[in-house]
Amino acid sequence: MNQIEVKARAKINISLDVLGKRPDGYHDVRMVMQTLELYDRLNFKKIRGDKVILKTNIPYLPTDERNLVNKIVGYMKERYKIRTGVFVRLKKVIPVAAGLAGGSADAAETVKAMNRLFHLGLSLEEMMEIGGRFGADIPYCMVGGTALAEGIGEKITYLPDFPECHVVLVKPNFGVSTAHVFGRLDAGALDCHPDTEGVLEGIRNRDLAAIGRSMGNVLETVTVAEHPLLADIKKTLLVHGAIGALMSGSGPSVYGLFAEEAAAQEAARRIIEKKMAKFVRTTKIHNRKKVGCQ
Ligand SMILES: C[C@](O)(CO)[C@H](O)COP(=O)(O)OP(=O)(O)OC[C@H]1O[C@@H](n2ccc(N)nc2=O)[C@H](O)[C@@H]1O
Ligand SMILES: Nc1ncnc2c1ncn2[C@@H]1O[C@H](COP(=O)(O)OP(=O)(O)OP(=O)(O)O)[C@@H](O)[C@H]1O
Repeated sequence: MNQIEVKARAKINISLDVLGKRPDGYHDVRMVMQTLELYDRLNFKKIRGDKVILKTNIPYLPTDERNLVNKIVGYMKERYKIRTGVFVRLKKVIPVAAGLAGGSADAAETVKAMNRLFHLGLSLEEMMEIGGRFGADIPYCMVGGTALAEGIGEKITYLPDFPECHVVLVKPNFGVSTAHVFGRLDAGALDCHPDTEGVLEGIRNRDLAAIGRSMGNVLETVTVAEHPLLADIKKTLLVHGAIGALMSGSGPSVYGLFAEEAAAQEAARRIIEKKMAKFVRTTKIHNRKKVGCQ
């Protein structure tokens, strides 16, 4: 096998709680994560020589070691003494710096692709350990589906599948730095907590309305305060029938959950009409494939 093509899926946070700051500057979190059907596409190819070459469709995205894909291929080549060159074509669809873990998803798939391409025989745990060195969201992205993420995000507990629904995803026309948002959170109150238990109960009961009532993201206290447009987008989604609407990660992406596709499309249409964002997509949640029914 000289070539592999993979999909790297976006995630949303259904619940995001920050429990406290750790001595290393990172934060202990408790998050309910969910993958979406929206994905980047990556193609890995063995090439002659010893170089790592990355090409992408986004002109402003770095393709050298600042890109997680390039960085991880380089790291794994060195760690496993791989003397073959690797060419990667990355087709980005997931918006960058959006709170959708686009870079983390690419990174997770890169670790898995290198494992397959070079027959490294790594276990999932070993790959999650490697991913975790490069970002807190990467271990989750390696398993995807519906999961609870704790620690700094690396302790993963699988959850039952999320109920079927439609998602309207809105990425306003600016990016947000995750480090900045966590930094601002420290200066404010850490005593505000979303109802993660309610979300977990809603997932167990496959009750979208209960999930909608309980979903929450403590990082909204920072990002929505800095960008009131996000509150307007959430309101528009809710007015047009969203069962729940929330910011994902540190933002600025906001999403709405809908039971009916027609309502989702109408809400998306309204947001485009109001020129609230250029990136507006209707998509669906994507549950983890069960072994034996790929
Ligand atoms: C906000 C979320 O996207 C929610 O899923 C994640 O917690 C962030 O995950 P990520 O982007 O993979 O984060 P990293 O690249 O590891 O860290 C970026 C920055 O976010 C802050 N950070 C991140 C995760 C965490 N548990 N505590 C933190 O304080 C740190 O300042 C860090 O320098
Ligand atoms: N493959 C990649 N795709 C996107 N961004 C990347 C990639 N590699 C490195 N980056 C850098 O990472 C930064 C964050 O991008 P990313 O799209 O992963 O953010 P995010 O969606 O907010 O992630 P998260 O939700 O995990 O915090 C960008 O500034 C970008 O330059």
